[in-house]
Formats: sequence, structure tokens, C-alpha cells
Amino acid sequence: MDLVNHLEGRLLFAVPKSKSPPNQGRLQQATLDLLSGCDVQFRRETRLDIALVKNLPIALIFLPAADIPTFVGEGRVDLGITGRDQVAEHDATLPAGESSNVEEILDLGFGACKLQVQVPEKGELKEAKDLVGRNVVTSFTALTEAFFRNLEGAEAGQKLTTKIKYVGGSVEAACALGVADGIVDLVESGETMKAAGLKAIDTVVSSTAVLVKSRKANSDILALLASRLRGVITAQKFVLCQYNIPREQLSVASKITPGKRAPTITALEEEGWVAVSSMVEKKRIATVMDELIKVGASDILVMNIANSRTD
Ligand SMILES: Nc1ncnc2c1ncn2[C@@H]1O[C@H](COP(=O)(O)OP(=O)(O)OP(=O)(O)O)[C@@H](O)[C@H]1O
Ligand SMILES: O=P(O)(O)OC[C@H]1O[C@H](OP(=O)(O)OP(=O)(O)O)[C@H](O)[C@@H]1O
Repeated sequence: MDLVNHLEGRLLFAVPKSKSPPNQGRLQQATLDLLSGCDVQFRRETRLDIALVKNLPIALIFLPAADIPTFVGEGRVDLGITGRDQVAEHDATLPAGESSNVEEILDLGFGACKLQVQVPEKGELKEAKDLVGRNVVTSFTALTEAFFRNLEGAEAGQKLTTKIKYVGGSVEAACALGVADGIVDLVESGETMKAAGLKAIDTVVSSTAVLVKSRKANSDILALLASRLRGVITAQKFVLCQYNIPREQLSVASKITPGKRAPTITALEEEGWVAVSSMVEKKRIATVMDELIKVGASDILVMNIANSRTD
């Protein structure tokens, strides 16, 4: 089947694909899990970068994470998932005064990392401004140039004294090989940086995976898909907390669990008691339970949310 001829009338959705098999594309699996949570059904033929969604008028286009902002920005695809670092790098390449056509509509929470300025651990360089006028190697040349332009106080168009060179990978080797005095590279666990004898001295961008749309793209199917994705992400971030509490303590407990809009309150058969049900951010739940106990709550139950729709 010639898939390209079947794209007409479909929302084009760019999802990150793996370029190099050993790394398997850091954003790919979490993205596929997210699509499955939204009941986006498709089968990708081996080596094909286009997959038609069976149950919705959507076509998935598998592209390298770094290229997705370009395709979205030019309106060639309507929607995409990539790292915020990639969007920032794309935006930094735009001519001064030109605004980006890549609009972030949802933080997806996974793929967290930081683009950091790194120098040899044992050396005289202590802060980013010590690298001004020296050699810096990176895969993110536009962001690095903007960062040092700011440090140098250089006007747009004025030549930088810091020399920024592009490499496509293994950036951390540049210092050891004498190509660079410092690098600007992604740090997730910090293992690569540590193994290369480097330390971070500044952060250019903090990143997570984001859902982006082309500024002019708007359709019912785009709104539906964004709403489904938001529902799955919200469900992953929140738990449902239920507890019983004396009615006179309700106002203080409601401040601890205000919910997304407001907590649900149900009267109990027992005089003077109510049951409360409220969504709570997963990362806060232990503290919230401690606080609820202190104000007299009992029978506290916490449940995972399989899916949600709150917009
Ligand atoms: N440790 C990490 N190293 C690189 N990117 C990371 C890391 N952790 C999270 N990310 C995010 O993943 C994005 C890269 O995605 P992905 O790995 O799919 O791209 P790729 O480099 O094209 O794939 P591959 O690594 O298979 O070549 C980065 O831009 C960043 O947002
Ligand atoms: O902080 P960590 O968890 O160690 O991850 C960070 C490393 O991962 C990425 O490299 P990648 O593995 O994609 O290889 P590359 O250097 O060839 O791009 C990135 O460029 C860092 O080198």
C-alpha cells in the first residue's frame, strides 16, 4: 500500500524514532506507551516511517527527535512529541525577531534531562564565564551560542570570542582529546559526565518530553487527541485519595486536599462524619496523608487512576 497517498484528511502526528539501535531512542518507548493509553491503534511495518492509525483519522510519522521541531514549525506535521531541549535549539536558530511556530501544549513528564555546561573536574575553570574566549564543543550549537552571547554581552550579529564547534555525538570525549576546554551536553543520571572526568558548572536548559503543535494547526481531531493525552498524563501524575473526617474538621482537611477543582464530599451514616474524595499529586501523597492524620482523618485510602479527563 502506498501510505503517502492515504495521508489526505488525516492529522499528521510526529513521534520520535530511534536513530541508533543501541540507545533505542530515549523518548520512543514512553511515547508508544502513551499512545496505547490513548487507544491510538496502529501497526508499523518494518522500516516504514509512516503508520496509519486504524481507529482515528491520524497518521503517525516516525522522525528523529531533533528534526521534529522543524517539521512542526514549518507546518508539515500538525502535532509532535520531542524534548523541550530540541524545541529550544530549533527556536534559537530563528532569525532575531522571528517568533516560533512550535507551540508547547503539554508537558509529558518523561525524558527528564538537563543541557549543561561541563568542564574537567580537575582544572582551573570554575564557572561558565571562565570559558569565554575558549573552545566549546556541543551538539546544541544555537543554544550554546545564545548562552555565550548572553555571557559575553555581545549584540546580535557581533562575532563571539568563544569558539563553538559542532559534534554529532560522544561530546564528552572532546575535552579528553584536547578539542575543547568545555562542552555543553545533556545530563540525565550524570554517569557519562562522571566517567569522562567532567563536572557541570551551569545549566542552559532543563528538559522533559513535550507535546507541541504547529501554531496554525487546529482541528477537532487535534483537540480530541490533546485531551486524551492530557487525560493519560494527569492519571499518571495523580492518585485518588479517600478518607473519613469529622464534619467540623472538613474545612481544614479540604485545604490539605483541595482536589483539581474541589473535593467531593459525601455524608456518612455516622452522625457528624463525612467522606472526602480528592485527586492528589502522586509525589505529595505521603506528606498529604501525614497531614490528614494530624487533623483527625481516618480510613485513608489511596488509589491509582487508570485514565482521566479533567479539561
Ligand atoms: N541521557 C539522555 N541523553 C540524551 N537525550 C536524553 C537523555 N535523557 C533524556 N533525553 C531526551 O531525549 C531526547 C533524544 O531523544 P532520542 O534518544 O529519541 O533521540 P535520538 O538521539 O534521535 O535517538 P538515538 O539516541 O536512538 O539516536 C533529547 O533531546 C532529550 O530531550
Ligand atoms: O547522564 P547520563 O545518564 O549518563 O546521559 C547523558 C549522556 O547520554 C547522551 O549520550 P548518548 O548515550 O545518546 O550517546 P552520544 O554521546 O553518542 O549522543 C548524552 O549526550 C550524554 O552523553
